Amino acid sequence: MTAAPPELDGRAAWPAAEFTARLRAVTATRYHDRHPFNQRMHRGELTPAELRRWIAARFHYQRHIPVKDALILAGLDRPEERRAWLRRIHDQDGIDADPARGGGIERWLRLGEAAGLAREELLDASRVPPGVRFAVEAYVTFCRRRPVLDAVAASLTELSAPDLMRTRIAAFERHYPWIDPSGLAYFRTRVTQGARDADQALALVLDRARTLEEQQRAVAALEFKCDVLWALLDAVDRSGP
Ligand SMILES: O=C(O)c1cc(C(=O)O)c2c(n1)C(=O)C(=O)c1cc(C(=O)O)[nH]c1-2
Repeated sequence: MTAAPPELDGRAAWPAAEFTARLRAVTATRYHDRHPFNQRMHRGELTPAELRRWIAARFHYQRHIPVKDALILAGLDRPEERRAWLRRIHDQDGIDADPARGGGIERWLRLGEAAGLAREELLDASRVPPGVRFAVEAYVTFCRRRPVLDAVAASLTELSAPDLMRTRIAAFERHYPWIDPSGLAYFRTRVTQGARDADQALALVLDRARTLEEQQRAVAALEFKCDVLWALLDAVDRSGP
């Protein structure tokens, strides 16, 4: 008798609680808050040049988030899911053309200005290290090519983002007073937006990942995303004095 192929061997999907715990375990152990560069940021050890390099690199990530969210949007076939996901693009790009009410991208440009970076320097991407470009490109391409379940699961790093935002705000206020506090508006907004986005994405993943194979793919997608964020910080860490 030949053994049944793995997908037919009757292995049951994990119960929702176990699946959720496995997803949370990925960010608990592999999220970029543990990266040495991030740890140095929190301890107040970054030079102004390093902090500016990080801001420029992260702007490159940030400006691609609405692009990958548009790719996810195209894969969602239910109106209520599209409506909810569309809000992410509004959050980043702003809901109208009024710069005073700009979205996350505008707030990130203001963070750059508060840290002494001209917005042109962020917009022309001249300060972005090659490794950062590769990491961001990898994330966008993943969301373009993979099933929508994988792309949504990859966004679940945001399960850990609100805690990181709180720590980061405190660290900036304490250790980097040369950055005007008004520049921290981006992070303040993300505490609530990130929590809402993570809840919404988790519900979607729990709903769509019905088989063990789908659940394992979701966990792998989240691991991949942690690698993207880690590689991004590696590149920032190693790309200059
Ligand atoms: O500053 C951060 O550490 C951080 C991390 C992440 C993340 O976990 O990918 C996001 C953000 N910020 C963020 O601001 C953001 O809008 C965002 C969207 C996404 C995503 O994958 O959909 N991640 C993140």
